[in-house]
Amino acid sequence: MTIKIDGKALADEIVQGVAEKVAAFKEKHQITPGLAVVLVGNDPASSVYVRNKVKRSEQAGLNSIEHYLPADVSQAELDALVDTLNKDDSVHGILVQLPLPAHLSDQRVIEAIAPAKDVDGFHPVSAGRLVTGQPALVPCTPLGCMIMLNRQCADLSGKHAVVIGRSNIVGKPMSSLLLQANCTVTIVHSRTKNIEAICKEADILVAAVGKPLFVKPDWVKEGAIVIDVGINAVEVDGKRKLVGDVDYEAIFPHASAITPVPGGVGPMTIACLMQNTLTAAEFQLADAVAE
Ligand SMILES: NC(=O)C1=CN([C@@H]2O[C@H](COP(=O)(O)OP(=O)(O)OC[C@H]3O[C@@H](n4cnc5c(N)ncnc54)[C@H](OP(=O)(O)O)[C@@H]3O)[C@@H](O)[C@H]2O)C=CC1
Ligand SMILES: Nc1nc(=O)c2c([nH]1)NC[C@@H]1CN(c3ccc(C(=O)N[C@@H](CCC(=O)O)C(=O)O)cc3)C=[N+]21
Repeated sequence: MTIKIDGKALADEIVQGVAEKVAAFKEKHQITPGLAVVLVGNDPASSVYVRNKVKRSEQAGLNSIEHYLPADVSQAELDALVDTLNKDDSVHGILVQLPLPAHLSDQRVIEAIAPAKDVDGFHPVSAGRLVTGQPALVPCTPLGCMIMLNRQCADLSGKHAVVIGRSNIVGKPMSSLLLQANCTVTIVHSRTKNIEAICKEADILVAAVGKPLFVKPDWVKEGAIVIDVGINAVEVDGKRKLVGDVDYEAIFPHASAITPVPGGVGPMTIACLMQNTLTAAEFQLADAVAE
């Protein structure tokens, strides 16, 4: 029997756990961890995402601060806001929704965020810490995928994991985490030859491509665990619908466990953002005490 991995239910559980720890943190330090979310422009998909974060922050007992900037904001104005948030002691985590409009630089903003407040884990300092195995703020999506995998599989050691995609946001950090869990990791991308054959070798297949129904049933080994990171909006019978990178219906009978879209990796990403905000607040407090 194939297991449908319920990301929504697991996210509920994680946020509940964060809420308990946040309550203890508040009690002990009289500080409420704060998450600042910056949204440039009014892309409807991003607005949904920001709304979900606000809702989850409330459940977790975190302070959520939203900054909405117009689509034509200058780089200097955005830099100035990030600088203010870096210096604001009530803000423990900063997330600038990406991608930014074309006239702004994603990389410049990522590097402007103080590493201690980098709850996305996208700063080069965070990325470096992750690959070198030091305590780090780990990107939320790969972190959520690992929590699901650990639940599904008692020992990941020696498993062959194939990650489709090599972005700094998903594919690369995902590969680092799988390697740390003693998997044998293969990363495939747009220049890979024989991608189907490589995917078919996978005990664990993680798809982070951004192409609807990219992974076909005959690419999946019987009994593999399939994690679908993709979130693609498509029109079906004139209606907007979210689909992953994996042909879920067709692959379901071949997998031992599989994540749906929606209700899989997406909710786990937000739950991990809550967890990272608490972790960042704890790190910042420990550093302040050490100074
Ligand atoms: N569930 C969640 O919480 C989140 C979901 N997402 C979703 O995950 C997906 C991936 O996101 P992200 O990593 O940011 O996307 P990117 O576009 O940055 O990266 C996509 C990767 O897929 C590879 N790729 C593209 N086409 C092919 C192909 N034909 N064959 C093999 N590989 C290919 C690219 O290869 P190359 O490097 O060679 O170009 C690239 O490495 C998207 O659908 C996004 O919406 C993203 C973040 C969070
Ligand atoms: N700085 C930054 N950090 C990010 O982590 C980041 C980002 N920018 N830009 C966009 C992507 C995408 N992303 C999603 C997270 C959760 C859902 C999510 O909760 N999805 C729900 C459905 C939501 C809906 O109904 O639209 C689900 O899959 O069930 C979706 C997408 C985070 N990203």
